[in-house]
Amino acid sequence: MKVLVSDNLSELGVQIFREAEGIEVDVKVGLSPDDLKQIIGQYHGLAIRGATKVTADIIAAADNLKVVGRAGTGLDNVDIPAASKRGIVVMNTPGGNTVTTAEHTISMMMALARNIPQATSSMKQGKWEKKKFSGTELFNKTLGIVGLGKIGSVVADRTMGLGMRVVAYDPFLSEEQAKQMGIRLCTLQEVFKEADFLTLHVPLTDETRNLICEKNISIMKDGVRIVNCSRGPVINEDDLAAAIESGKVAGAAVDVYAVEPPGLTRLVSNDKVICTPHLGASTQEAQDNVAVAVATQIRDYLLDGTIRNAVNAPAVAGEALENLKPYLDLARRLGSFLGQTIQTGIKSVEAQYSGVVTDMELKPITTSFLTGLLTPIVADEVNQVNAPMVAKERGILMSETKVSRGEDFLSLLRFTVVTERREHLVEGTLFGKSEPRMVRYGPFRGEFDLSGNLVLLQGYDKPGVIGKVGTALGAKGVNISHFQFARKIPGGEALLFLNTDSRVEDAALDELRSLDYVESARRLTI
Ligand SMILES: NC(=O)C1=CN([C@@H]2O[C@H](COP(=O)(O)OP(=O)(O)OC[C@H]3O[C@@H](n4cnc5c(N)ncnc54)[C@H](O)[C@@H]3O)[C@@H](O)[C@H]2O)C=CC1
Ligand SMILES: O=C(O)CCC(=O)C(=O)O
Repeated sequence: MKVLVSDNLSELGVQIFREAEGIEVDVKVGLSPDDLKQIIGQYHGLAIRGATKVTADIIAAADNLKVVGRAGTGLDNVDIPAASKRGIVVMNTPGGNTVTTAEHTISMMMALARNIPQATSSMKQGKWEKKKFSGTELFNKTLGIVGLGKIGSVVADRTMGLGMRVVAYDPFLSEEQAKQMGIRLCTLQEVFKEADFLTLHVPLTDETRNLICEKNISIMKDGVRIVNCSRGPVINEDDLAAAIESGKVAGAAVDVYAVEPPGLTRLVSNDKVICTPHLGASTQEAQDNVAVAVATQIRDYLLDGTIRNAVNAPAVAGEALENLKPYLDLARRLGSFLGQTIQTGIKSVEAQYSGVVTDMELKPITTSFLTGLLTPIVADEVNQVNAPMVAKERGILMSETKVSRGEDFLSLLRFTVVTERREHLVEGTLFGKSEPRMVRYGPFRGEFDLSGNLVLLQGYDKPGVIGKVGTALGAKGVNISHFQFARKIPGGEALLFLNTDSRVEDAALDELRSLDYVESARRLTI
């Protein structure tokens, strides 16, 4: 597996790739989009920060790419829909730079309140301008926070310690969660009206783009001070510059810009605006945190398929993931079994779960079944990221239910796939903690081991058939490691399920098909 690190990543992260057996890493920082497009086809993993733009164009050229990992939070530099369509997992590292960015925000707010950058610059010109740079206290002032997520809530916590009154707007947060932080949730309008200082901690979305615009500024307090350490386009820079020039806004502290680097824009040039070059996450601690996290996540996904902090795949972490893994494996095997046996278009897939598995997150299990089911059917790679999308594109109706069934198994997974011709049903369970077994295929019940080379024979329960099958395979040098015989009624329809040590070649299959009472013989590999 080859990984490209295309932005400045702390050495601790690069080291994780270097030490991983099975991973080769290249560090190439500052590539132009054309250069990146030329080479991206060789790589399975891409580790970035904010500078690399992973556009649809780059993704179209990324023939082997499986994962893009952002050492940081914001993913507005990655075309996530384009990546998802190609089954590329997109991950970030939430939390790794939260405290650092919150501290930067507070530093910016304090520097803004006390004109520290302007005073520093004046002194370096040999001046002593005490009156000009007189400031304002934070104590007893109202801080309006838009976006009370990880960074917003650390800012809230620290600023309450400074004696500020905090009001916040976050439509995705419950009153209860805000109350636990000791914060009053308000409408956006109320936050704009009440804030002496306003700080933004939202992701860049259609709703947050241009949030700070002429219209919204007009309802703010005269003399409000605005801090932006989120994303540049959340502010309309010209509208803010105009509001500072008119005196409506007393000043702004800006870390992020509509275009980076911004050059000497109207906003950056304004004396009442203090600015930093997207330094919010730039501390040694934060960079080590996010680099180690992203490298570990990319390594684990490439080497054993573990998905953590993905924004376009069901994410399960820690202990929950460990418990879920055997079920993901079981579901994938059941899907793969059916995907190799059905031969007409699929109309619908129904997933039913019973027993202890229902306490777990079921969506990833259903997706894992789909991955197994669709892989033998569609040409492109299908995985946890794009399987639901591929199913939707093919018009497959999906349903997932929990049922209570008085079965003999601790957990039971039942998948029913309806095709144009008929219904296919499989059930599976775990023996012990992690041994996957199919326990039902259509009307046939048994203990079927879905691994390695398999042969599925359907026919009739007649004396001598098993012996003839063994003899025919033995004559071709094929060793049977395990077999299961299942029938509906004595002498009736029967299923012979064989695990073999080696692949059964076409000639041997033809011979099996020619035996009396054998109706069909199919080779599968799982
Ligand atoms: N300047 C820098 O170096 C850094 C900037 N950032 C930026 O800060 C942003 C926030 O980061 P985190 O707090 O870690 O993310 P987060 O996901 O924990 O928090 C974002 C919050 O915004 C809320 N939100 C979403 N849409 C909203 C809307 N329309 N109005 C109000 N609230 C809304 C969400 O509910 C969530 O609570 C990131 O998206 C990133 O763009 C993050 C790290 C460093
Ligand atoms: O990588 C950086 O320096 C910026 C971090 C950032 O903006 C983010 O994590 O969203």
